[in-house]
Amino acid sequence: MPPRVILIGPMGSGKTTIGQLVAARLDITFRDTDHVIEERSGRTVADIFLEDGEDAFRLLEKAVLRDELLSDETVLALGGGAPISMDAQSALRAIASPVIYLDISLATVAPRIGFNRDRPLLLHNPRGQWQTLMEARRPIYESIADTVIDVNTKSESDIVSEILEVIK
Ligand SMILES: Nc1ncnc2c1ncn2[C@@H]1O[C@H](COP(=O)(O)OP(=O)(O)O)[C@@H](O)[C@H]1O
Ligand SMILES: O=C(O)C1=C[C@@H](OP(=O)(O)O)[C@@H](O)[C@H](O)C1
Ligand SMILES: [Mg+2]
Repeated sequence: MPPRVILIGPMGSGKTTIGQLVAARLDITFRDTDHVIEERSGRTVADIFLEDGEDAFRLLEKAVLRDELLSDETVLALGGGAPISMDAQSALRAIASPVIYLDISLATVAPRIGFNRDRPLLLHNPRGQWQTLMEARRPIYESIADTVIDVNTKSESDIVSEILEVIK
């Protein structure tokens, strides 16, 4: 059996935060590809990028995603880049779990993604980098998602309620 729900979207859209709240409401396990990568490797995402580079991180992420898509009754939050590879896109289109895209504008996300050691892709010129990634990835997020939730101007609890409504 696959995850109960899968959250995708760009860095700072709230996948990790909202996913934890949804899992608590459903009283099921929360999983996050970044957390699993950190548990397995014993290193932070930032350290993996710094020491081994992005390609090495993506290999770990691919293996973690493959395993987590087999997990039963979890709320699964993906890192922003996890759905982008062709393999990930195919797997996420094929899976029975609802895939929800948390859509957010640069204006809303900007205060969340300032200089931030935890997001190595946004270390320099965070807003410019975020926008460049989003332009490339938005069509992929849209093409994978079963549901798009515009999270701009919404509180965490509003977004949680919308997700619970979508998956009930
Ligand atoms: N609806 C919201 N309103 C205000 N702040 C939020 C909301 N959702 C998430 N945040 C904040 O935005 C930041 C990024 O959230 P996070 O869950 O780490 O995003 P992601 O996992 O998508 O990168 C966190 O500081 C979180 O508290
Ligand atoms: O968008 C990306 O490529 C990334 C997103 C991050 O996760 P969040 O989207 O949870 O911030 C994390 O996986 C890594 O820094 C790379
Ligand atoms: Mg996250």
